[in-house]
Amino acid sequence: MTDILEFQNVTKEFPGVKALQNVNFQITKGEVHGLVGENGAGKSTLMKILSGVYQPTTGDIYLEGDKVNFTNPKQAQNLGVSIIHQEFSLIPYLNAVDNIYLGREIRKGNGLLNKALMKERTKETLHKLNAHINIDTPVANLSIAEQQFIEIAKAISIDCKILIFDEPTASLTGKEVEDLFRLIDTLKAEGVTIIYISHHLEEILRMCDRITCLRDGEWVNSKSISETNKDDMVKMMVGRDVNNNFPASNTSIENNEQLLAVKRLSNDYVNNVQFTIKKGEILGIAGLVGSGELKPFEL
Ligand SMILES: Nc1ncnc2c1ncn2[C@@H]1O[C@H](COP(=O)(O)OP(=O)(O)OP(=O)(O)O)[C@@H](O)[C@H]1O
Repeated sequence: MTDILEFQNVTKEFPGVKALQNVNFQITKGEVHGLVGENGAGKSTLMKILSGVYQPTTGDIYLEGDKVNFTNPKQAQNLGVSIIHQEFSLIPYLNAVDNIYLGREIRKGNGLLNKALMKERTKETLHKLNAHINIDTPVANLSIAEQQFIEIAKAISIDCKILIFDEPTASLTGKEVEDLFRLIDTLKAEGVTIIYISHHLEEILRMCDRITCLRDGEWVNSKSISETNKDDMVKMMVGRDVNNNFPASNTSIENNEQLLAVKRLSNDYVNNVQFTIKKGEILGIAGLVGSGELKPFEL
């Protein structure tokens, strides 16, 4: 087992905020490494440093034993480190091929674009990922999951050694999540090292070989998945035992007074929305990105 990556005393300060403080840990070559921590723990900041979006205030990163200091994402990509952000970087009106080769187009000897070769290579990459996607249509016409696959295809077509996923399942349906997990297995089998950020601890337990927990910008622990479980991870994340993730609802509220009733509400975003809220209730509103879940409150 050799380490592909090492963080040494990585600290990142933003004006008034110490986002990371002396973070030290290693990532083993070929593993799926989960990064967990509460909101604001520093996970995204650390991954943005690794992928060249930010530079550390102090501290070092070693990639395959060599100290690296990425000053932009392109440098990181050229050395094999790519990140799939929650917000994709695809150009909506370009198709998969044009997106994947944007800024690094393949040209023929006469300088003209070698569209046929780029198309062929895109097909090969998507085939390797077992993704059946229409590569001729603008990506805006594709589902979120298909767009995510194109982001991944883009990353691995630049010879990716480390691929970082930041909350990859946030906008996916159950079936799409399964497709993504299969794809991650394929990437792992190809020897790609994966860093996986998620708040869904079931996903971490299912997909990861090892985990690292951050809390308030500091490293808490790194351990093998067989040495941890959900309660243990929550304890590391919050720094104490949490016996009640979801306390029983307050059944002592006898007054069932209805505070708000929304009936047959429609506008440009929502259609025939109905709900009521009683005094003392917590109302959960669920849905995929774009379901319009925030819109009723904007009215
Ligand atoms: N560009 C920035 N400017 C100032 N403060 C920032 C910036 N980016 C992050 N922070 C702060 O750094 C700390 C760590 O944030 P970060 O986004 O890395 O946490 P996280 O663990 O990824 O959280 P989440 O799970 O919510 O994404 C937070 O206090 C955050 O407010």
